[in-house]
Order: sequence, then C-alpha cells, then structure tokens
Amino acid sequence: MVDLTEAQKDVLKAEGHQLVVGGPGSGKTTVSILKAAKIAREKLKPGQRILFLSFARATVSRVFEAIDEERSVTKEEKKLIEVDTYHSFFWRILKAHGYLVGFPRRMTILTPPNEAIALSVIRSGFKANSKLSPEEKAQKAALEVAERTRLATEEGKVCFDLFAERVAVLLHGSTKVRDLVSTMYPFIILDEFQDTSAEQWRAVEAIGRSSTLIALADPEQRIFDFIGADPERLNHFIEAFKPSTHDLAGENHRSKGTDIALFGNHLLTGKFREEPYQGIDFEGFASNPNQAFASLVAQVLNARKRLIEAGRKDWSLAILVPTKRMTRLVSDNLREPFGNVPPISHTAAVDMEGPILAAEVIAFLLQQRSHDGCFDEFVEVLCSFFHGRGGAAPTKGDLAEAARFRAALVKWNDCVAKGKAIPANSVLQATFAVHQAVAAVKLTGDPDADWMALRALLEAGECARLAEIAREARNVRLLERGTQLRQGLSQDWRDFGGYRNALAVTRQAFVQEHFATAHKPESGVVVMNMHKAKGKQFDEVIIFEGWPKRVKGEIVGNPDRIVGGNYRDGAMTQARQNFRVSVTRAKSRTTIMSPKDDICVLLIPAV
Ligand SMILES: Nc1ncnc2c1ncn2[C@@H]1O[C@H](COP(=O)(O)OP(=O)(O)OP(=O)(O)O)[C@@H](O)[C@H]1O
Repeated sequence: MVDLTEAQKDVLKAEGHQLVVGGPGSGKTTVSILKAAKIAREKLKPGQRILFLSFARATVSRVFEAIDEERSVTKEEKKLIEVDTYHSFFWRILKAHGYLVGFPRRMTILTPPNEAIALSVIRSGFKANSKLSPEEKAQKAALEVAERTRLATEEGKVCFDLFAERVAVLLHGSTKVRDLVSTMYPFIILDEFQDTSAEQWRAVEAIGRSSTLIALADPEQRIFDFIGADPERLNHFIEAFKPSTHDLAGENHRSKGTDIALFGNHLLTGKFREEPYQGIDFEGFASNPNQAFASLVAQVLNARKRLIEAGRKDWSLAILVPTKRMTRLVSDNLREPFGNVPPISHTAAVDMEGPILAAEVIAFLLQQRSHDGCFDEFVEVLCSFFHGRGGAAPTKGDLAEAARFRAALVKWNDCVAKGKAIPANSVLQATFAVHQAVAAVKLTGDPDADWMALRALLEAGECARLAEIAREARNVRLLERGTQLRQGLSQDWRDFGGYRNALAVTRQAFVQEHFATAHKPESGVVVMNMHKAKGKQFDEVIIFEGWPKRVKGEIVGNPDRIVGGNYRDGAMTQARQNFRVSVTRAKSRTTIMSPKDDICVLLIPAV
C-alpha cells in the first residue's frame, strides 16, 4: 500500500459529503478508491453498493486499473464498488422510470451516428459554428433540442444529450425514484467534478439529498467549458452540501522525481524558470509536412525504444494532437512512414460516426434481401452514411451527395416504371452493379469471412462511394473487438439460414459497446485528440501540433495549432488548462513538438 499523505488520510477519516481537490496526479482517484473500500467495510448494508461516476469509458477503465493496483482493497470490497459512466447510469434510470417524464414505455437509444443523421438537415442549414453569431447559435441549439425532444417523446428514440436533463427532472420530481437510487447507492463518488454540466449537476444534486456525495475535482483541469462545464460548479456543490474540503494540492505522485507537474503549473501562468525541467523535452521542427512528420516519427521511435528498453510490459506512449484532422494525419503517417521505416503499430482515436455507419452499410448488405424496393432501401442506407458521417458538423458536400443519390433514384424508378432504359450516365449504375454482385455472393455462415468478402467486393467495385465506405469500415474492429457482434450474427444465421437481422444486430452491438466498461486502458502507441486524454495516464507523452503555411514569408494559414491560429489573445485560460492537462498525463517524460519558426504562443514566457 502507498504511504498516504496527511491530506489523503483526512479524506478517509471524514464523514458526510466531501470535496477532494488537487492537481494532476495528486492522488484523488487513489484515495477515493481506498475510501470506497472503507465504506464497503464499515457502512454498506447487504445489497448496497458504492457508485463511482465518471465521464467516459476510457476514464472508467483507468479507474478499474487503479482499483486493481490497490492491493489493500479486498476482492469482496472491489465487488461492492461499481464504476459507471454518467450516460449508462442515467440510461438505467430512464429505462425504468422515463415514462414519468413523458417518454414512451418502449425506448431505444439513438446512437451518436444516428443522431447525426437525424439532425444533419437542421445543422446543414447553418454556417460552421465558429462563424455563427450568438443569436444564430442559440437558434440552432433550440432547433436541435426541439428535434431531439420530438424524436424521444414521439418515436421513443432517445439520444445521450437528453439523458441528464430528463433524469434531473425525474429525480427532483419524484422522492420515490430518488429513494430507490439512494437505497441502492448510499454513497456516490463523482469523478472530474469540475467538468459536470448544468444538467448533470442538477441530477446529482437531487441524489445528494439522500445519498452521500464525494466529489473529486481539479478546477484547473476544467476542459469542457464548451459543453457546459462552469467555473462556479465547485461553489454550487459547497453551497448545496457544505462538504468537508480536502486539498491534496501540491502532491504529485504520477510523475514523481520529474518536473512535469511543475511545468504544468508554470504553463498556467506563462512564467517559466531558467533551469530545464526534468522530464520535459522540447523539439522544434521545420514547417513543412515532410520534415514535420519525419521529426515526429523520429521522436516516436526514440520514445518507443526507451520504453521497451526499460523492460516495462504494457508500456504506453500517447501522441496528443490538437484536432481530429491531425489525429488522422498522424495515424496515416505512422501507418506509412517515409523511406524504409516500417509501419509503426498504433491505435488512433478517430471519430466513430463514419466507420460505424459504414459498418451499417455492410450489415445491410449481409441481409441479402431481394424484395421489391430493396435497392431503394440500400440507397437510403447509403444516403444515411453521408448525412451522419460528419457527426456534429456535416459537410455541405456530403449532404449534396446524398441529395444527388436520392434524385438519381427517383429518375431510376421512373424509368423502371415506364419500361425505359436507365441512362447510362446515372450515378447509380455502378452502385446497382455492386448491389447485384453482393446479392450473388454465396454467404457461408461464418460472420468474419462473410463480412470481409462483402467489404472486399465494395472496395473492388466500380462505385467510388462504396469503395470509400469499405475503407471507412476498416476503422471499426468490430469482429475482433468482441464476441457480441459475431455471436449475434451467428445466431441469426442459425435461426434463419441467413443474416436476416444483421443491421439490427450491428446497431445493438454498438450500443452495447458504448456501455461496456470492462475495457483495458490503452497501451502501446496511441494517437488521440488532446481533449480525449483527460483523466488518463501514460508512461510517455508526445504533444504534436500543426505548423504555419507561408507564401513569400507571410503566414497564409496556420491550422491544427494548440491555440487557434497560434494567436496571442488575452489570458488564454482555457487553452492553458487544456495544454496543462495534456502535459501532465505522462509519468516519466513529455516531449512537446512545435514548429521552430512559429513556436506555440503558450510556451513563450509572459512578460
Ligand atoms: N500517497 C501516495 N504515494 C505514492 N503514490 C501515490 C499516492 N497517491 C497516489 N499515488 C499514485 O500516483 C498516481 C496518480 O494518482 P491518481 O491517479 O490517484 O491521481 P489523480 O489526482 O486522480 O490524477 P488526475 O487528476 O491527473 O487524473 C497513481 O499511479 C497512484 O498510484
């Protein structure tokens, strides 16, 4: 067992609601787990459990890892600690009691890709978010809320965004439901409390009337302002519950023996010291793609070598980048580095809307239906892919593509009805040919082989859109991932001698996947957006940003920077906090890579 600090010991001793604050790696998660074990020993009645609520599945797996590391916690105690995401906890409440707040009794989850499809028409009526006036933003948000509400109340399709708000209404309105929750969970630990949104806060505020709340927070790791986190949140908690407050502030256990945490603190103020920071490396690179990626690959290879030589098993190296676009670019470059450097095996956290919808296209085809109107349905699935693949930001190009396919289908059906030949230049000719080829495939009942056979057909076929979909589908490791989908498809085959419900089975598998909590934390080389690194820890971190494009010495574009455009603008508090969160994810070393001729403005000392 670790030697707890005095402040950590106080957390274990105190009774009632608690607020535990402290910087990165100060031991908040660790002490909360020990506290949970103590509660399990001393306070729980049979059937009761302690709930540990977190934001994302990835953080949940970190917490599981931390629980496993805590050797002083017994197996029985571990069983009584239930780690869950807000989403999944709220969904459980809604499924049981949602009808009390206007939802139909039968509800399904509208997954993010399908939500993106449903909202794409509204969203595409507006310019990019950054170009909207506050009024336009409000108007867009109101339209989205109205449509989400309609989908939920009229069609029983509930998207994640509605969970917290409805649960808050439910818990404030019904003492009975609240008591049910508190009887089951008399103690609730709230992870990353500084990032709770107004709705999430309203929901836990209600539960706090009958359960004891233990909030863990680092106000300076607040990174979710854009979706409703509020600097005042800790004060809301203090006012409502008068908790005992425990400050683990100065401690840094994650990167002991280094100056990583210190550097993180200095980033907040922009006041750096002269002496180098142990564990922080800076690498400048030249502002062009070849040299930038070559420098990155060199750093990745060095870091990987260090970690392997250190003899750790399960080592982890994170490459953190500012944008989604950069995540893809880095991943592409690692897959095919320059010269004779072999591919660098890694996982990349790319947005899943496109890949999931691409998988749905394949699933639809696995059904091999042949009824009238089957081709129409296929075109509709294809159009859904274009509507949804951009997630919250559908592109005009994708929506135009969907419109073009739909218009071509009307023409197509018109020709068929009139017995006329279909125009040879119809965009659907190639699509139809692939559809026919798929219908002729003899499926075997082995889901892996069949899935791959269809994907290969799409990839090799004449239709460029379907080939693109097949490539997107490669990003979902659906069949490797677990047995849920494979079992579902096999069962389907056994029941019907074909994959009659493949699309429904696939959608269900993704919902399950979203709620699954037993994943291992990432290991090996991982590439992800800086935002996604919150709450995680890695052995080494490389932070890599974009570079300016110059024409005749003048900067004409500066994409993918840690600070948009790399402009200095006021206090830049939010950007500083984000940067600090990324820097402090490392246990032993953080390498910061920024263009030599336009260094990240946050690294330039404040005067
Ligand atoms: N008192 C202690 N002595 C030594 N090591 C500790 C102590 N407390 C925690 N640790 C270790 O320090 C690391 C970071 O701790 P933990 O994850 O609990 O921090 P945290 O405050 O939750 O971090 P963050 O907010 O950055 O996610 C862990 O590997 C943990 O085992």
